[in-house]
Amino acid sequence: MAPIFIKTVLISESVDPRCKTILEENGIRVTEKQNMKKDELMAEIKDYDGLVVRSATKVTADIINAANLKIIGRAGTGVDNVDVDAATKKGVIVMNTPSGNTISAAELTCALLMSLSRNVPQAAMSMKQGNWDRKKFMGAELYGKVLGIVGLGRIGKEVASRMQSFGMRTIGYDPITPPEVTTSWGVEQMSLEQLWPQCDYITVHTPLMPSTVGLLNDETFAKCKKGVKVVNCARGGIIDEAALVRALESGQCGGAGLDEPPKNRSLVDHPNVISCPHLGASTKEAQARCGEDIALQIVDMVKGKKLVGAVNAQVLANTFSEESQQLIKLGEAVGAVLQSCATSSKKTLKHVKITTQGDCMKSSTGYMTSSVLVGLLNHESGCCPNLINVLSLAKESGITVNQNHCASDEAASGVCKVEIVANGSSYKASGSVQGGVPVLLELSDSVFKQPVSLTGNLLFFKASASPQLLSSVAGLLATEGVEIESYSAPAGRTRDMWFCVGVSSLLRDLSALKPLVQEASQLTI
Ligand SMILES: NC(=O)C1=CN([C@@H]2O[C@H](COP(=O)(O)OP(=O)(O)OC[C@H]3O[C@@H](n4cnc5c(N)ncnc54)[C@H](O)[C@@H]3O)[C@@H](O)[C@H]2O)C=CC1
Ligand SMILES: O=C(O)C(=O)COP(=O)(O)O
Repeated sequence: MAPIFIKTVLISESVDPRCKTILEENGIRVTEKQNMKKDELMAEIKDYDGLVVRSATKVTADIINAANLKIIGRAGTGVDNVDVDAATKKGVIVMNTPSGNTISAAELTCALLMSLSRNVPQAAMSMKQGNWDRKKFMGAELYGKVLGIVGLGRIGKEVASRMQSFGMRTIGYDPITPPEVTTSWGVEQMSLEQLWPQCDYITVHTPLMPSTVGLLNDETFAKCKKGVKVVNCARGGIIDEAALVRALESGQCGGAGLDEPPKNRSLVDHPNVISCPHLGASTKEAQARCGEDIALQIVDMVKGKKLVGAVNAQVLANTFSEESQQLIKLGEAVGAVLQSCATSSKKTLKHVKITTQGDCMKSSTGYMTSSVLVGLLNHESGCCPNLINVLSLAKESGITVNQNHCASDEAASGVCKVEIVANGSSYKASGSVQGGVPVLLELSDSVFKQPVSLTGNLLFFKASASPQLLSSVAGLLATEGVEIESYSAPAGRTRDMWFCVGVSSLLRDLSALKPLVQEASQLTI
């Protein structure tokens, strides 16, 4: 992966001290500042490459856009407090530590299920008030009861195995985890329609997203057994609060355990509700893991070792080898050459087609597409493309992108072919990596006799081959104080061929070449 430089990190919440220590041991300056208001954070964030948060910091689009962050690290699981779309658009990596607090969140869920079955918090409170009320707190065994688990990911799985040890039957639903996988952990999957009426207890373990908002609502509560008890240690909103109040009042819901502060205060005050101030991950062990994990993941990424936990940068996953870095440079350089050819005549890019060839390019198609687009869009005003945001930037600019891979082993080292259409004109280029160096093999049907090394100052021009061409161009460049350092001519002698010269510096004004050539472009790679 191309190096990502992180020199400064702001930790805006209470994160385990190991996080700061690990980052500092690896040469990153760390500032810890908690409880900042939005305005304070917006002012402060400007100075940092990285931000580490838990769930309290709302990393909104305006905070992201006020900063020059390269990474937002979430020492925890849910990233719903981060505007991931805005971060992606800005090319900022969002990273979480998805398994650091799994056990703690699962244990709290089990604690709430047990508390709901035996009224432990209410009974303890009553004792503190000097009462001895055994009748009021009559409970029910968990043994033999049915637990419905909605969301069978990491936490759902851990809850299942723990509650099975109490003799509960565990059923569940998850649109992604396959039923045969959950069967192997003793969870029978079924549709939600089948699940609701069977459950004595329901616990939700999904992320908060449009499809999970209000999963439990008036309609679904009505499908449940009367007196069903529900637990939400995921996010507020998955159980619709107003519907929960109504279900508690009617007795349709027999009790709720909530680990998110309800917006509706009457839920906190309700005698059958046990609410916690978001304690799922608040254990020494979970915090130690999450703090350490996020720091180590950032350090590994900065050192170009591996990328773990990135939620919006899958494209970077295969970019850690020396070979992939060379291919990324190739893609960016080919894109930049085409961009300079097309924009020399002020053309607007409309279509891009990228074809990778050869077995060694097979796993690189994703990042090759993005790196070509980075090269193509790099000079667009107001646009800072990188591998993370470039696809969305291209989409926003109305550019259609096609990518495909063709297994042909015509070129053992792999070839990247790119065709762009700008204002109806088409430009094509193909390149490959030779001896560790990105080279251009072909530009719009001109196949270079010697591949053009894609580095330094390059001047491309389209002209008809003639014995005087090079000397005339050299003479003109010399009058501008520019020396020719290399020369690549196309094979064949048809009209309108592309030539390339490596030059000591770029021409101040390309139009100086006008008398000699039909088109010209120049760039520094
Ligand atoms: N209370 C706390 O302190 C903590 C809360 N959490 C919350 O718990 C959530 C789950 O965490 P993990 O289990 O680690 O995540 P996970 O990603 O391992 O599992 C989530 C599961 O939900 C499933 N899912 C998605 N949409 C669904 C739908 N419409 N219906 C049913 N299932 C659906 C996914 O397929 C996935 O298997 C997190 O998103 C976070 O919000 C996580 C850690 C601590
Ligand atoms: O990891 C999660 O998703 C959590 O909800 C934990 O949040 P916290 O780190 O305790 O603010």
